[in-house]
Amino acid sequence: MGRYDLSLIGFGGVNRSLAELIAERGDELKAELGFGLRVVAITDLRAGSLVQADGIDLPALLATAPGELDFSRMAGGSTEPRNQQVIQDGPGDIVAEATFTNPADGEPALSHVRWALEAGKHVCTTNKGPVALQGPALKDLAARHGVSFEFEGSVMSGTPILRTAEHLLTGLRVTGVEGIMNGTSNYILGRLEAGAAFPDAVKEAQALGYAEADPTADVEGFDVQLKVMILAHQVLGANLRRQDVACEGISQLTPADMRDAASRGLRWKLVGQATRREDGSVDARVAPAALPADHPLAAISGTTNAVSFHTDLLGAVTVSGPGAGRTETAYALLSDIIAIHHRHGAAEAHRTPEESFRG
Ligand SMILES: NC(=O)C1=CN([C@@H]2O[C@H](COP(=O)(O)OP(=O)(O)OC[C@H]3O[C@@H](n4cnc5c(N)ncnc54)[C@H](OP(=O)(O)O)[C@@H]3O)[C@@H](O)[C@H]2O)C=CC1
Ligand SMILES: N[C@@H](CC=O)C(=O)O
Repeated sequence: MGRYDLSLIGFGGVNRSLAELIAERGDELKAELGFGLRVVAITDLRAGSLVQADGIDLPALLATAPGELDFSRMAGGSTEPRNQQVIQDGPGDIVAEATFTNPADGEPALSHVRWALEAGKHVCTTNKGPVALQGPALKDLAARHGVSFEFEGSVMSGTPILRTAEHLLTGLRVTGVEGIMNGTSNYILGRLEAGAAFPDAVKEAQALGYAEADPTADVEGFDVQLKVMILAHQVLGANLRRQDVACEGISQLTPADMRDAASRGLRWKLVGQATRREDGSVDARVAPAALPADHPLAAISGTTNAVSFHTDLLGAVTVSGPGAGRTETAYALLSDIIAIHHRHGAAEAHRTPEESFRG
């Protein structure tokens, strides 16, 4: 029975939920998947760094409330988030990157991913910045170092939209993709429909763990812009820059707009889309749209997201599921680890607890 040792970079909602999942279901997962999971390093801006090559005692660590964690008080701990050192020289063989998404240049996550791949470590990430802005280059880097770069959670959280596109639409010509790709904005629109004030709805989404560290990215459409870039590359083979994706968010919409739309049988949704034009180029945009009740995306409510692939032989194929949430997104990381195992196999998992991966 093999095992993977994980380094968690950023210990906010998502990576903490991954640690909870491993602590609560580790044995069950081991029996089902055929390999164990151990967390050997964690870094976080506020908590610092913690490296324990024999495995961190997760139940003990998780007993401390998120805001009160201080790794410097623990064996193998320090006050600073020593990301580069932990990623490059630490004992982990898979790096789970879940720091904040930076839509401007992808940093510091982009460097975290590069350091890991260059050090011959697999990466799984829910961070949209590196994937949208440098995805093809990072995939090449991973291939050159014989490791995997997995990012299922970068679009639609734990809902397997990217693996559906990669594995289940083969043989079809996909001409475009459109969908509701941001849980926070869809949640806010629902709350506006119920009469809530915009700032209150944003605060609720933050408290529930759906919103970005800076929710401007959610409400102004930048988060969907990144997701459209990711899908356009995965599905249409297009390498779009942010400026190629016209972007308008939902911040101007009010409860009165919702009531007015409802009176006409419409619902406001934030829709992202990428469509191949006749000349082969791709038209991509993010904008609010008042959709008629019979539109496949009109009934998608709360943090549920949905993406429709437009295909030649099947018409529209629509996948819906959670688009945000700590646990849901932690599952995306687990699904990435499973994909790494399938690709690289038992040869890369520790064969016994005593045998070191790189030893
Ligand atoms: N939550 C969700 O529903 C989803 C999230 N994602 C993506 O997953 C990632 C993580 O999300 P989530 O856990 O919700 O976000 P959080 O803000 O809860 O967690 C991010 C953590 O990373 C820490 N951090 C920031 N910068 C650094 C750094 N340089 N070194 C070490 N740690 C750092 C933050 O510390 P501090 O708080 O002190 O800044 C925080 O603890 C984001 O990129 C997000 O876009 C993707 C899909 C869904
Ligand atoms: N803030 C994002 C999180 C997932 O990507 C969202 O609300 O969809």
